[in-house]
Amino acid sequence: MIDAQQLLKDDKLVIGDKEFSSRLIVGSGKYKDFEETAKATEASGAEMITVAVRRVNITDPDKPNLLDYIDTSKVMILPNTAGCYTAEEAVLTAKLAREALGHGFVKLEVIGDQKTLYPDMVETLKAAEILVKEGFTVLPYITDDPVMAKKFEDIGCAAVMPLAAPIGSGLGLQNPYNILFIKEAVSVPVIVDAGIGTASDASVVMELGVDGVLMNTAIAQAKDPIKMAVAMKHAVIAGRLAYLAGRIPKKMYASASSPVEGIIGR
Ligand SMILES: CC(=O)[C@@H](O)[C@H](O)COP(=O)(O)O
Repeated sequence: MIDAQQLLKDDKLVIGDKEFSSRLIVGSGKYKDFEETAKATEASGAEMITVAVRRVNITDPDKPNLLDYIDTSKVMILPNTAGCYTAEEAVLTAKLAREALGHGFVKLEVIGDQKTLYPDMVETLKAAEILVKEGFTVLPYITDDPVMAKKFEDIGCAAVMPLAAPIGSGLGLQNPYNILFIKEAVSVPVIVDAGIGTASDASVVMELGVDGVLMNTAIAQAKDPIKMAVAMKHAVIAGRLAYLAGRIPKKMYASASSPVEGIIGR
C-alpha cells in the first residue's frame, strides 16, 4: 500500500542541526490543562512544541510543570519569548530558557502592538543579532515581508516565521503572494506562524511550498482539540504532498476528463 509515511520518508524539515519528520509545530497555550496539551500534541504528530517561558512553568518543580507531561525524547521544547516588548527582555528570556532546557533553539517573539500582536521588526532584528552572536539557533516571528525576511537570514537566523494572520485571529492566510516572495527570497526554512483557523488553512499554506506551519489557537480552542490536532496533522501532510506532487495549472475553460479521440462517428 502506498501511504503518506512512505512517500515522505526522506522529506525532512531541517532547522539548524536538527531534523524533523513532522512539518507541524504546535503551541502550548490556551488549553484546559497540561494533560490536554500533551494529548493534543501527541495527536498532532508534532515533534516540536513551543512554550512561552514567561507564561508556562518549565522551571519550578514545585508547581504543575509542562515538562512532566510532554515526552521530550519525542517532542522538542521550543522556548519562545512571547510577552517580550523589547530586544533586551527577549534576550534575557532566551538566556533563561537555554539554561533551563539545555539547548539554544529559540522562537524569538518581540511584540510591537497589543491590538494586532504584530512583531516589532526593529527590536526583533536587534535581539536576533545578539542571540545569533551568542550561539543561539534563532527562529524569529516576523511580518510577511520578504525584505525583512532576507535581513534575518543574512544575520544568521536558522529559519524565518512569517505570520499568516494575527495571532489567535484564525483568519487563515491573508497574503499568499508575500509568503511566496519570502520563500523565493531566503534559503533557510520558512515556517508560517500564527493565524491558522482550521485544517484547510494549514493545507493552503503548505501547498505554497513553505517548510512548515506553527499553530496554537486553532487546536487549543477548538471544541474538540484532539480531533482538531489529528485534522491538522493530516492537513499539513496533505498540503505537503500536494505541493510535491505539483498542482495542475488553473484554466479558464473546461477540458473533458475522457479523451475525445476514437469516439464513434468522429
Ligand atoms: C504559540 C505561538 O508561538 C504564537 O506565535 C501564536 O500563538 C501562534 O498563533 P496562533 O495561536 O494564531 O496559531
